[in-house]
Amino acid sequence: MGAGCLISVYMVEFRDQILLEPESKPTEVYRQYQSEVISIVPLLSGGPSIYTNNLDVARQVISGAHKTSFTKPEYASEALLLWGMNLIAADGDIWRKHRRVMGPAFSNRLYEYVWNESIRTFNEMLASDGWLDKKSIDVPIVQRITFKFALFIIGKCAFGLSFKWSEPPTGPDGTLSLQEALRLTTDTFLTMILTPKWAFKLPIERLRKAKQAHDQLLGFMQEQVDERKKEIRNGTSQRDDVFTRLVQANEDEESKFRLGDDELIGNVFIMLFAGHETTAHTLAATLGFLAYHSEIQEEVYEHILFVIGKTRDPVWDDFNKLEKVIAVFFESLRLFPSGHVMIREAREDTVLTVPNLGGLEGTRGIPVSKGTEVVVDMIGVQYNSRYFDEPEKFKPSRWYGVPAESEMFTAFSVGPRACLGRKFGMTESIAFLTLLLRGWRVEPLLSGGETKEQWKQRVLDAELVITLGVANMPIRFTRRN
Ligand code: HEM
Repeated sequence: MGAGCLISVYMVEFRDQILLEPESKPTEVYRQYQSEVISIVPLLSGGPSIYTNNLDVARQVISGAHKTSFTKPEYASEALLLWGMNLIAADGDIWRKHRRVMGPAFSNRLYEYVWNESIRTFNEMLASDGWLDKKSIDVPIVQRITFKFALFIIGKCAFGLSFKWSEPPTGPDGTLSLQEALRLTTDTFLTMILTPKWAFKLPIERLRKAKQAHDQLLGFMQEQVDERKKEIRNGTSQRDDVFTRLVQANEDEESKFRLGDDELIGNVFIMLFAGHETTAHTLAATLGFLAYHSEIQEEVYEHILFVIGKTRDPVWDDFNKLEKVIAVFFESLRLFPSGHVMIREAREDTVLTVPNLGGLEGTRGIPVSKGTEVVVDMIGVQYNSRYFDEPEKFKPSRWYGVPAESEMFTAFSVGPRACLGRKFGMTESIAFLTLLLRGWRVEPLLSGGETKEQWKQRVLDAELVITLGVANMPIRFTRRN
């Protein structure tokens, strides 16, 4: 294995080119140059970055292992420190300390709680939004439902907040409800990170509101840490949310491994960033694919009836049996991997082992100098024909019989730094989809004289915000029987 050369591609803006041009296939650039590792050199400014759609290369850079030569770039981590150090921003020993406390919180007991809250929230949504007495409901932007649902579940099951689907955004005295504070905090996430501190003093309504929501929620969380500690120490804690479990796990640690209150809060807040948009986008994409592929939707419907029948609410024990619901969720996430890039930086001069050019068997080493950015292109990985036959096709059957936690499914990343919230996100999604698909047929909501094909092109197109998702998705829900 000798040191090899690296294909360099000169582009004005690489990510725009692969993601946003409707005609470009996600992995075209790798196919064109017959290489799964490419150096992208921006024409206008900045240094080269190495992009890869190969999982073996990905494993070398994202593992987070003790002796790894790669780390999260400082600029990316710093942006995530708004509420305190946390698992996503941390690296090395600090990451291990955070994972030690965070890991035990994500247990089966939590998932059962997430499952039950998802069922409760779904039923509350039907009752509050007037679905119960309608035969058909047109929803011009289905993301309005999926984002609210995902926010509710994070709010309830991660933060331990209790709120109602129909609650008004502000109280009589003008204070924000916790639900509204959480929504605003999520919506203004980037604003809070990118705006300099002094700008919040300016008379700009959007900034004032963002700050108000952030401060109100932070104040609430600080009170809650003390309350939870007291309950745990007195043995009176009855709560099941992640926040309580974190405080509990932290109390159980020897003092040298304990996290500070700000770190506990930082970890709860980071779940908003990591778990809200990602899950909501994937649910919207799943509904879009099922609306278009009505025959697959019918197959999944029959499967749901087979597993839980027509009347009873699904229980947590049903989760693993609902394998076709899991399969459509997996396949939609594969085609729209909402965590679409994982960025790392070489902390020293090193060598990456990469596949040979032109699809030839074997590997070669390429030198990577200190400071070089390496980007695991998750869209490229998920559309790589090395891993999937007909990668551009929506084919949920490729996942039939694959267990929910299998490493064969890689869109939650792989290795020790893979998504900690994978089962959390899947639990709420499978509960939501199971109830929705059992009760309602999902159809494209066509506009004017639009055909189903035109609808597909209009809405199943990628849109990139922080995470990757489909465009605003118009859906008609028609009651079954
Ligand atoms: C469809 C939904 C989701 C997708 C596609 C997703 C994807 C990912 C990916 C790709 C990573 C690795 C990022 C990197 O290494 O740079 C990650 C990490 C993480 N995710 Fe998720 N995620 C989802 C839902 C969630 C949820 C619901 C939560 C929390 C409740 C969550 C919490 C986390 C955390 C804490 C990490 C950092 C793990 C570590 O570094 O040790 N995620 N996620």
